[in-house]
Amino acid sequence: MSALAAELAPGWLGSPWAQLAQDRPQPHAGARPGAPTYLRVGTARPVPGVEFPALVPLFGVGHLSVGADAREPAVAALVQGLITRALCVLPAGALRVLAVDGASLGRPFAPFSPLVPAGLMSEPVTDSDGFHNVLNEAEEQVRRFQARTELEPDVLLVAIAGLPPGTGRGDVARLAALAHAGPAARVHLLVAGYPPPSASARDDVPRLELTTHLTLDERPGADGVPQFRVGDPPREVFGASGRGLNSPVAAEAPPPPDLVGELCRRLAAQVESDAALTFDDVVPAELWTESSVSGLSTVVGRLGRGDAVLSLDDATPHWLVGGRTGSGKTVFLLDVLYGLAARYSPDELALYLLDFKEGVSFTEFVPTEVDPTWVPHARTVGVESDREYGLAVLAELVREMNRRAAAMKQAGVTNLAQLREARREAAPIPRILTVIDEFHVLFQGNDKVGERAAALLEEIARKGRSYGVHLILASQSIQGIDALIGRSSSVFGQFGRRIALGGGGGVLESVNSAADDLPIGTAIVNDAGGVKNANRRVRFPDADVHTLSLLRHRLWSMRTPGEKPPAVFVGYAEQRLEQDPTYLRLESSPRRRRALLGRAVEVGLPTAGFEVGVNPGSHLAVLGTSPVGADVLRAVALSLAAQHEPGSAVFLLAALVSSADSVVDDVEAQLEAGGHFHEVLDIKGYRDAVQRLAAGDEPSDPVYLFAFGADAASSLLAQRYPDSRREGVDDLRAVLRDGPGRHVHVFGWWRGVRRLLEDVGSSKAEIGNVLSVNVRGDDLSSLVGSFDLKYSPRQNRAMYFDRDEDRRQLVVPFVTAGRFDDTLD
Ligand SMILES: Nc1ncnc2c1ncn2[C@@H]1O[C@H](COP(=O)(O)OP(=O)(O)OP(=O)(O)O)[C@@H](O)[C@H]1O
Repeated sequence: MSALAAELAPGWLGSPWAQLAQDRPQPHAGARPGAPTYLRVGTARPVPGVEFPALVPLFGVGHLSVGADAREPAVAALVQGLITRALCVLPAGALRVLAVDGASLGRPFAPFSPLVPAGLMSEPVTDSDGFHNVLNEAEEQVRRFQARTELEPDVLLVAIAGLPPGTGRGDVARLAALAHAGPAARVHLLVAGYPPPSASARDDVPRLELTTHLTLDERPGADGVPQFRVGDPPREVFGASGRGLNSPVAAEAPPPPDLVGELCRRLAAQVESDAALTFDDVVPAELWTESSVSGLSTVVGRLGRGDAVLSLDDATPHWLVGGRTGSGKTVFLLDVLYGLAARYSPDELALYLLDFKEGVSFTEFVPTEVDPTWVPHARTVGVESDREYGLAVLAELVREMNRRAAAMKQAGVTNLAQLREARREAAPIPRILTVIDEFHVLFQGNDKVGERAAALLEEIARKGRSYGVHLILASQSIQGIDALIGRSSSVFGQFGRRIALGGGGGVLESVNSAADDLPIGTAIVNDAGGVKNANRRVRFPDADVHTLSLLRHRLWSMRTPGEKPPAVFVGYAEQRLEQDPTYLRLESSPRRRRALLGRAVEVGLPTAGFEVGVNPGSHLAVLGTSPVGADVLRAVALSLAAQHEPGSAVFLLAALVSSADSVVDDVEAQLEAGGHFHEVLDIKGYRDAVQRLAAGDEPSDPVYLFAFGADAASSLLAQRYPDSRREGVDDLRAVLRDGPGRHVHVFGWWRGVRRLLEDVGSSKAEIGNVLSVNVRGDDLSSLVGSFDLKYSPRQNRAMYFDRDEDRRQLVVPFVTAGRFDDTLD
């Protein structure tokens, strides 16, 4: 019998510990995953003085259960012994242990703890929530196997040292189902304390199929060593009686802790070095082969020895990612995004990318001067975005969900898959993934923008899964996330999947410290809202610029010809009139004329401006000390000039302050070159022009009066004319009132609100358009009244007020080169 046992279970499978302790544990020896494997459970002693190893089959065959739980030392030793033998004989990393211990708080698993960070064993769970997660994970492996998405999985050993309190019938039924279906998918059970002692579960406790059952004798053998009875193994019998092995089996001592410790450390080290990861590992050889009908899935790196596959689907529609700065968050997001972009074509996946921090996160997706390629899935990319831009993107997503909802109703279908089927011939309906890096910035300030952002995010988080709209929110700021989780837990309730990189424990439960000292390149993935027992540790590769760029070129070359690049918003970029698509398309005699001011901070950066026509109020006041004020008047002048045949309008340029001189010269030169009527006025000329325009009959052609530094003429306008009782301001007010009807328009840059009010008095209501470059919201209230004016000036931004439509809009003003820093002057 001993000779047979040595053949069936050589070395670490069957030798006693005393013999093995001489060897250094050598992982990798012996068994093949999937093949039948026999393991020693103790020493059979049929009659005094006769003994041989007692072996039972486990991997490749079935399961093992023991009547008593691991509070019995012999049972604890058995659990430890079997795990140790299994770890030693299967290839390094080919075995993962899911540890459950409702009996002794995980003590039998303690010597194996070095396996946990390497992903080879889960942190032991002790309660029924944790147990459910374990069952979920084991069932998931069976499902993947049955769906043929994973044919050669790693061996999964569900090691239960005792069922947790509260284990109910449903749980036991799930265990029984796993016993039935597990072995084919390499899921094996080692269950101590089965059947469970609790009365409720004991009623018709199902038998575990394919299981060798051991019972612990009440009394030890004559030498005091506890003894087991071993039932018949699956599909085999020990003897004709069918009552199991006809011999008591003396329990083994536990494996020596040093041996176990060393084995586990070696395994962990070997697994991590075997699995050196590069970016190429997360990219499939063939691009764009997947369908996103039921969700998005990509390899982000490794989990133990296997691929770490993460999905955005009905079960985990949105992810919350945390990590301190420098923890590799950007790299992780690049792995995910490029991994997805490589698997799904732009018909299957569209990307909306938003970044609120100073940095380069998403520049890899957009064309630059050096590299004109882009990732064809990217629809909008915001780099160093404004919160208002973020809001606009969220609003756009909600609109898209509404469009999809309407389309579903119209097509009479109830889900995205059916809609895609029904609309096969029409434009594709890709899943939309929105990634917001440093999303907490959206909520800073506790103002209207933050409130609205929270409401929109909540709506997307709640309804997104039904319409194929997914969110990945990333943040480095634990406080930010904390505050939010506190404030709007309903939002984060939708984010069951938490991913924590180093220092990103804010996305996990507060008692879950797994992310506190994670090395770079690793992350905790937790699909149970961050609870302690659901941690999985994955490793992700570094994304080097060269490899990324090769992949981007490949993806770009596969795009549909003529496809537009993504709408890019770069927060710090200056905007030039000369590069504005709307400006470039202006016609010389349009039906309506528009004055262009800048680009609105909205999706697609639409050109901001207003109509210049006979409607009352068709004037503009630009406010603030910044010389950007002059630039904006320049943009208005040149955009209007582009909408006139030469000689069909008169441009009056009042150069009233020296800081605007160079801009006035430039405008003059361009009007000259374009053959437009124009005149440059000094301060007196300005007053005369105002007087003339107020008195004049209807001029045949439009007259545009530009006042560069209008406040400089305030005192002069306040004086009476030498030969009349009227003052200049009376005429200015008359022009504001009656001008538009006669095609006379005033575009003035006042450096302060007070001067403007002195100039225009009650005619302030006649100025329909106001652009504040660097005047605070409070100071504007006397001019624009009812608006919510919590606005403080920002570099490279201006706030436009359209008083007719009672609307305000944040814009990036058109400036001349190099003005960036001047906005706040
Ligand atoms: N898997 C990895 N293996 C090796 N190095 C990595 C890995 N992931 C990231 N790094 C390196 O770590 C550094 C920081 O990464 P990354 O820029 O992604 O951090 P971050 O969390 O986005 O930081 P920040 O928020 O400050 O931008 C980079 O130099 C990157 O190359």
